Order: sequence, then C-alpha cells, then structure tokens
Amino acid sequence: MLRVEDLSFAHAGQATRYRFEMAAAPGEITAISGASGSGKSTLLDLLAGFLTPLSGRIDLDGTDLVPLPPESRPVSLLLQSDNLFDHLTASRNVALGLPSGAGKGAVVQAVETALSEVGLAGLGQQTASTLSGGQKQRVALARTLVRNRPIVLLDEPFSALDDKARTATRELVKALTIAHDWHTILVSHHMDDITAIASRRYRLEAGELVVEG
Ligand SMILES: Nc1ncnc2c1ncn2[C@@H]1O[C@H](COP(=O)(O)OP(=O)(O)OP(=O)(O)O)[C@@H](O)[C@H]1O
Repeated sequence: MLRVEDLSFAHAGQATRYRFEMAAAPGEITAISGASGSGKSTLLDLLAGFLTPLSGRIDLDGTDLVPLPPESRPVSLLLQSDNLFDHLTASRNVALGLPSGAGKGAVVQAVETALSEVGLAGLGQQTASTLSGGQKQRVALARTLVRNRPIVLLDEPFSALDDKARTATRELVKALTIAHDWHTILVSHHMDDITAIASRRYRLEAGELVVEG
C-alpha cells in the first residue's frame, strides 16, 4: 500500500501551502483531478522525488521514500507525450528501462516479452518517430514494464490520443496495473477516463486532496 501522510510543500514565492494525504492500493488506479494550477504536477513531482517536501512521509509498505533520490525511488513516470527517443527503435526505447549490466540475451528476451504484452509484437525494429501516438504510449508502457517499479505515475497519458487509441490505451493501463500490481496514480482532466478505469478518486482543491470515491 502506498500512503502519502501529511506531506506538506510550498513553492518558493507562492502563498499556497500544500498538505497531501492519500492512499493508493496495488492493482488499482488512483485518479487525481483538479483545476489547472491546483497542484497536480506538484504532487507527482513530490512522489517522483523531483521536489522535496517540508514534512511528511511517502510510505510504501512500511518504507519512507522521502529520503530517496529520484533514481532510487520505486517509481516510473509517463507523460502526455515525448516519452521516447524518436531516433531510436521501439526495442531500444524499451531496453532503456533495463539495468545497464543486463546481458544481451536477457535484454532481447525482456524487450520482446514486454512489447508483446502491450500488443506491439513484431514492431520492435521500427523507429519511434514512425509510430502512431497510441503506439508510442504502448512502447513507453513496455519500458515501464521492464523497469518493474511498483509505483507508476501517469500525467495526462491519454490526452494526445484520438478516441479509439485513447480507449484502447486506458484499457491497457488498467490491465497492466492489475497484472503487475502497480500502484498507478493517474492525473487527468478527463472525467470519462477517470470513471472508466479508476478505483479511487481524489480532487485537488485549495492545496488538499478531497476524496471523491
Ligand atoms: N517551480 C515553481 N516555482 C513556483 N511556483 C510554481 C512552480 N511550479 C509550479 N508552480 C505553481 O504552483 C501551482 C501549481 O502548479 P502545478 O503545475 O502543480 O499545477 P497543475 O494542477 O499540475 O496544473 P495544470 O493542470 O495546468 O498542469 C501553480 O500556481 C504554479 O504556477
């Protein structure tokens, strides 16, 4: 279980003092909504370790993540777009999620398995720049799979996709979350995405997370 406990933060020169309390269970998608500027990215940056809180804990199964630098946190982050290196193949982009010491055979196997799981078997040699928006997000999800970190932060991951790709990608996120016990935190402006796949919902308002369901 991921528990954010009394996590406080203020941007330099800003009056708002954030105080975050939330819980996210493994195998579930926890949605965060809120108006533009309410602090959704600030929360994700605190979870990823890009910002340091004034006080509080980010507790994953009894371990406080706050002292850990970003690279040591059990976290993957996927954005609306620009998650890939466009000049590299899909396979190379996925392989970037693996530790640098992994042997070549193990890398090839892990990458193929992950691409197959996201529905892109056979597309590994395609250059990322030639993939559709939906395919790019699938490659980024395959990289998240091989990284194998239990907390997955998604910042508007479906917003750049057309309706068909959007529905398919969000169903894939739900399936991967269940299959791999991810604690998935989904930041979205779109209530239809949230209603379709989230188990818990919070709204960010006046610096605090309000439980919505
Ligand atoms: N580095 C910073 N220094 C000072 N203020 C900042 C900084 N980053 C963000 N802010 C301010 O903090 C507030 C919250 O910003 P944040 O980006 O977290 O909101 P958001 O809910 O993610 O917005 P959006 O939905 O538009 O992406 C805003 O008022 C923003 O201007």
